[in-house]
Amino acid sequence: MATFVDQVTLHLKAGNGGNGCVSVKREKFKPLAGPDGGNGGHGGDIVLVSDSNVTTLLGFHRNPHKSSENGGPGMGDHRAGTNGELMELAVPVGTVVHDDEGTVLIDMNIAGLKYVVAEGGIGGLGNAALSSTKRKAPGFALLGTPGWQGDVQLELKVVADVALVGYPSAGKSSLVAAISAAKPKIADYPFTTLHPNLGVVESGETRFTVADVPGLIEGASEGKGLGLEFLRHVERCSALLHVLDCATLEPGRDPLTDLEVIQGELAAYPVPAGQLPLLERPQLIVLNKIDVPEARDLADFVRADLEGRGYRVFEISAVSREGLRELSFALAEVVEADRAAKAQEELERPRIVIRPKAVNESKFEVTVEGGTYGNVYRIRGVKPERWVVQTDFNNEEAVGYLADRLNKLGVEDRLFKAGAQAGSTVVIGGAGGIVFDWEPTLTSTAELMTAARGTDPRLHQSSRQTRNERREDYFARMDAKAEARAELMRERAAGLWTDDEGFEIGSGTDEAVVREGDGE
Ligand SMILES: Nc1nc2c(ncn2[C@@H]2O[C@H](COP(=O)(O)OP(=O)(O)OP(=O)(O)O)[C@@H](O)[C@H]2O)c(=O)[nH]1
Ligand SMILES: [Mg+2]
Repeated sequence: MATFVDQVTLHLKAGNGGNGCVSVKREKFKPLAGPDGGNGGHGGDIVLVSDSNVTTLLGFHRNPHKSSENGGPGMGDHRAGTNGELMELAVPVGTVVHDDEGTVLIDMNIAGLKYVVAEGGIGGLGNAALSSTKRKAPGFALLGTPGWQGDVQLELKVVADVALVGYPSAGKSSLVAAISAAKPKIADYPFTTLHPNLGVVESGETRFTVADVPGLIEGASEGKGLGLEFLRHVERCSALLHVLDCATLEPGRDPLTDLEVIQGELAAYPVPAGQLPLLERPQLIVLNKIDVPEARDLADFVRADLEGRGYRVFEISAVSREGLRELSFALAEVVEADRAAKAQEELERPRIVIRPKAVNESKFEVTVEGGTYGNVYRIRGVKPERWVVQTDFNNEEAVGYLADRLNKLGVEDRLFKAGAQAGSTVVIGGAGGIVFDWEPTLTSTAELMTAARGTDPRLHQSSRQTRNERREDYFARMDAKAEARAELMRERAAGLWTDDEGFEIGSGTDEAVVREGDGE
C-alpha cells in the first residue's frame, strides 16, 4: 500500500520555558527595595490542525523536523519573558497520529480539529512571584521546563479527492497513469491492482488526487474480491468516477449493467457515521476505450441513456488520451465545489481543540527498588518531576524551596511510609532522574518518628501498650479509685475526713472517673 498510505515520522521539539529571573529592585535611597525578577515565558506548543485544503503529508517528508519557539527569560523590574510562538502544522483531514510505540493519539477525522501534539515548556517563576510573607526576598527563581521532545507518526489513509470505481480491467489504473504522474501497474487480467494507487492531477489552478483501487465485482460488499478492502480507503473522497469498459467481450456485460452492479455494491457499503453515503456524493461517468471502434459505437449508443439519468458523461481513451483534458477539467470543477462547501462548513463549525489527556497531576508513586547499597526509593509523578527540573541545584535556597514543595505534596510522608529513613537513597523521576540522600525536613511527620540511623522505629513498638494492656490498666486504676473512695467514706463517717481543697467528696466523684475513661 506503498503509495496510498502516506506515512511520515515527525521529530518534534516544543519550545522550552524561559527561566525566571532573580533580581532586587534598587532605588536611590533604598538599595534593597524588594524582589522584582520577572517570570520566564512559556515555550510554544506544536499543534496539529486538520485542514481540508491540505491533501498530502508530502511537505513533512521533506521537512520532518519541527521545533517551536522557546519562551524568553524573565527580567528585572517585573518584566516577564515573551511566550514562545505556537506552531501550527496543517495536516490533511484523515490523518491518524501515533506515538512512537504505535498507540493512536488521535484520528483527525474532521476538519478544524486542533491537537496539541508537543507541549511547550513552562516558564519559571521569577523571585518576585516566589516571595511570600515567610520568604520576603527569595534569592532564587525557578528554571523553565523543557518543551516536549520526541517522535510521532502521521499516517494518512485517504487523501483521494476522486475515487475511480469500476470492474476489473475497465482501465482505472490506465486512466490514473494517463492523467497523473503516477505509474501504477497495468495488465489485462482481473485484480491487477492489489493495492490502491494514488495520482496527483493538476488541472489549471487545481491540484487534486485520484485513487485507483482494485476493481469491484458483483458481491464485493459481501467480501468478494478485493473491492471491500478498497472501499474503506475511499470513504472520504469527494466524488466518484465510474470507469465503464466499452470494449469488454465478456458475456452479460455492457456499460449500463456494469454501472448498476457497481452502484449496487456501493449502496451496500456502510460508511462511518457523520459521512455521506457513497452514492450521495457527486458521480461522474467515463466510457473508456473508445480508441477501439466498436467501443466508440457502444459509447455513443449508451451516452444519451446515462445523461438522461442525470450523469455527466465523458467518452475517453486512456490509451490514445482522447477526452482526457475535458475530463480533468470537469473533475477539478467538482473537487473545487466540494472544497468550497467544506471550507464553508468549517467556518461555521467551531474549532475543536484537543489536548493530550490530562494526567492527574497531583498523583505520585513511591516504589522501592533493591540496590547494591540498600533500597532505593523512587518517586514518579508529574509534579515532583517537574519541580526537580525547575530547580537550580547550585542554589541552596532553591533546593530548600523544592524540599518544601515536595513536603507539602506529601512526598515525605509517603517516603516514610514506604520505609525510607534519614540517609536513604531517593530518586525523583525515571532513568536520568535526580538522586539524593534523604534528609526529612522538620515539619514532616517522618521527622517526629524518625529514629537513629539503622533502626526502624516501627519495629520497636514494645513501649506502646496493646489494647488489652490498656484495659487492664484502666480496671486497675478503677479498683484503686474505688478503694480510695471507700476508704475516704469510711474516714468521713468516722469524722476523720478533711479535704485540703475544700471539695465535698460524694457520688459526684464517679463522674470524674467516667470522664477519664472517655479518653481510652
Ligand atoms: N484499447 C484500450 N485499452 C485500454 C484502455 N485503458 C486500459 N486498457 C487496457 O485494459 C487493460 C486493463 O487496464 P487496467 O488499467 O489495468 O485496468 P484496471 O481497471 O486498473 O484493472 P484492475 O486493477 O484489475 O481493476 C490493460 O490491458 C490496458 O492496456 C483504453 O483506453 N483503450
Ligand atoms: Mg488497476
